[in-house]
Amino acid sequence: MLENLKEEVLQANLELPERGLVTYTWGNVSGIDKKKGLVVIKPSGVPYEEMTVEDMVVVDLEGNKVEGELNPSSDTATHLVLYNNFPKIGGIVHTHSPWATSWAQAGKEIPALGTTHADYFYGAIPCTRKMNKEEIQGEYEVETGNVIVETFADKKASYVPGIIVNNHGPFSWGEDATNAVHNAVVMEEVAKMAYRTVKLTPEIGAIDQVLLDKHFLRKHGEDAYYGQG
Ligand SMILES: O=C(CO)[C@@H](O)[C@H](O)COP(=O)(O)O
Repeated sequence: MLENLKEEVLQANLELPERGLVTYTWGNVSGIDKKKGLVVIKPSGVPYEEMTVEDMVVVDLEGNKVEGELNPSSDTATHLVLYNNFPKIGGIVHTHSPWATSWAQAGKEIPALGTTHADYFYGAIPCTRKMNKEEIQGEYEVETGNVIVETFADKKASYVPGIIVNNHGPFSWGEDATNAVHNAVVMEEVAKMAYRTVKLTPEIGAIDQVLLDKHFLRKHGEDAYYGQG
């Protein structure tokens, strides 16, 4: 069942260390079969160099394991909150990539400072608020998803296919697992560029709206919307 999706999700997970986005077993990628309402996700704690397609875990949208011998990623509940709230998303990535995670630890959004950013993210990549004690001590991974959804309440989640979770790290998404990894790689690159740009010119302002529009909308069009509803 879902053999093609399992292979795509495996390759997407293997691309994370290839692109320098993860160390050890950090990070995870999932993909969804919307017709079946099933999600394929990386197994928890398995070294990428040992990972095989048979290791992929299948869960339903309530988090029940449907297929697979291993435990699903520890972040599975966060992925499921996003799939349940952003129905157009086809794939999700979570990493601790160092540049994006540095902005997350600082609690600062990644500003849109150039056309590289504008080609993929229609504005700043937001940072969630800090989670409170009850959220942290409660169903932490579910609450992590909830603060992401809360942050996008007034934004279009595909116009900005990613976010950084305060004190934690980046989540990105896309039309499928492969596209989600592409957006994760670009987020890490623009996080690095933004840090250096701000160091060079602390007073730098965001990219002009006309240039942001030109680059994002020529690539994605007005209907690029994975958001809620
Ligand atoms: O965010 C975290 C831990 O803070 C995760 O990224 C883990 O580092 C990876 O966990 P598994 O996917 O292997 O369960």
